[in-house]
Amino acid sequence: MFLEIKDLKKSFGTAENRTEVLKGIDFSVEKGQICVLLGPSGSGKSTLLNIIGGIDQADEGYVSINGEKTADMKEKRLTQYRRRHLGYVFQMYNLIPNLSVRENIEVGAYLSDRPLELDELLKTLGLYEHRNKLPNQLSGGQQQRTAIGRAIIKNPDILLCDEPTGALDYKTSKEILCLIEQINQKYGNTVIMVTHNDAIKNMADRVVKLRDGQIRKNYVNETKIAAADLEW
Ligand SMILES: Nc1ncnc2c1ncn2[C@@H]1O[C@H](COP(=O)(O)OP(=O)(O)OP(=O)(O)O)[C@@H](O)[C@H]1O
Repeated sequence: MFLEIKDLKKSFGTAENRTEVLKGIDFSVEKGQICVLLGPSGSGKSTLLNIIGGIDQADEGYVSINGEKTADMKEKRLTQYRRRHLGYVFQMYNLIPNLSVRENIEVGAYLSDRPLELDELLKTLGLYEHRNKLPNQLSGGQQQRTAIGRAIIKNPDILLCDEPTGALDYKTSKEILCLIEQINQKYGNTVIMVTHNDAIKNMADRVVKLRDGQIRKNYVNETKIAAADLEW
């Protein structure tokens, strides 16, 4: 299995303020699949994503990528892992305001020794004609496309998306989901997408539902549909 998460536990705080946020999470994702992670606010989705992303550490259990446990990686190897193998897309786009679309995406390319070709990616993203604009000259959807470009240009094995459509309207959300699907099909990156939106599970290969730090559902979606056909 490409990405394996085994008996993952995580608490925050100490003594009487201690909260167990992840209470033993187990699931796996195959290479090139889209996994949608659902759950109510506070169920532990972002904490789980941060541990997969090597930003935070589990108290118990492990995350393993291609048979290598992230907890066993030394600091240098972990930095390499984050840089080469992971792309991160957030709800807020976090673009650099005084850099153009092209330059914001190029920032991601410097982190890789096998970046994608920039002009071709700009065209895939539908941003080629906007490439010289600054973020404040773009719509929310265009800003999120730029953020996806920055994450994807290094051609990461895994694209982690934390509420990528959280700040967008219906039509733009669907465009962004279509783009994530297109990128997954074109470049073969495994996608882990956290969302509150239950409808998005229908475009996933695997669906994982969390509640109170535990897995409530974990199944292969046999009736996957195209992002363009999602409705909510
Ligand atoms: N660094 C931290 N220190 C203390 N508590 C934290 C920390 N990070 C998260 N928590 C707590 O862990 C719980 C789960 O948070 P998390 O952000 O993982 O949930 P979530 O499912 O992503 O929620 P949301 O959908 O609202 O983003 C929450 O109760 C939160 O307050």
